[in-house]
Amino acid sequence: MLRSSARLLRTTGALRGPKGGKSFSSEVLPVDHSLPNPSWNEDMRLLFDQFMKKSEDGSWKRLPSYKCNLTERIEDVKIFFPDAKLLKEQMSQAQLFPRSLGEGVGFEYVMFHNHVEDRTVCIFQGGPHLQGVPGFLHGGAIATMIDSTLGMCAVLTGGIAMTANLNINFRRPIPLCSVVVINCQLDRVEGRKLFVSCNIRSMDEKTLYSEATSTFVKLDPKKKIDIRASGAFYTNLQ
Ligand SMILES: CCCCCC/C=C\CCCCCCCC(=O)SCCNC(=O)CCNC(=O)[C@H](O)C(C)(C)COP(=O)(O)OP(=O)(O)OC[C@H]1O[C@@H](n2cnc3c(N)ncnc32)[C@H](O)[C@@H]1OP(=O)(O)O
Repeated sequence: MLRSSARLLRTTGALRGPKGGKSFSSEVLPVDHSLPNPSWNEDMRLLFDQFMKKSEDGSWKRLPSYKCNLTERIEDVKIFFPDAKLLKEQMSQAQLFPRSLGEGVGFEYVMFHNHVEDRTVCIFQGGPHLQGVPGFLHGGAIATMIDSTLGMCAVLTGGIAMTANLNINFRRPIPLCSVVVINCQLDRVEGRKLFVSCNIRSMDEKTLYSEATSTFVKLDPKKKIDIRASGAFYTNLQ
């Protein structure tokens, strides 16, 4: 468990440079987007400081976050790809979707993970370019952050996995530019299936905005993802 978490911290860029393996000192440092920036409002900073305080005893860990593309994670996922070289070429422009919008206008967030409790918390400020109904966040933007936080929770506790199923109940609309807290936990593991759930609440915890449950399936190392096909597929190739 701890080993897979350490590996993911490495894959998310915490322990190695953007080309993998090289030390940060020999090249330009990648920007860690889960640290405060001028677009973060007072609420976001307050919650960030609270969780950083909770992290002092080591129970919670802030998860660094980069706009990295898949080539940076290649060491950890290449066993699933029959042609890792082709993957590297095709994915050279790839960026993590929630980090692909400009600072402050899209997804501003920071995640913290608790290895003992198998929980992940995301502090999320949804910017003006995520509008759906006027004044409120788009449901797809909410689903993106739910999937991302549940995904981190599943992967950090279980290893490389993908979302197989995601059920969301949108209970209240989330005001644009407000700060909400996504609380995720691993509920149970059955074979390769990781059952995770979460809720989204307001900062004061009084408003329940959304609830979700999801099944992640750990990838089967016997199956390979073939990106040569026009629609990539994942099957027994060997
Ligand atoms: C290459 C991955 C890199 C990951 C790097 C991670 C790094 C950082 C994490 C960041 C967080 C990101 C979060 C975002 C996550 C996503 O959005 S992923 C994108 C959306 N998901 C997909 O595109 C997945 C598409 N589906 C598949 O590829 C496959 O169906 C599968 C991989 C989900 C499962 O395929 P397979 O391994 O062949 O499983 P099976 O053998 O068929 O089944 C195994 C068990 O799982 C059960 N199951 C399968 N599908 C579902 C489902 N949809 N719902 C519920 N359960 C399902 C199936 O019944 C089997 O159960 P039993 O063992 O029989 O009990």
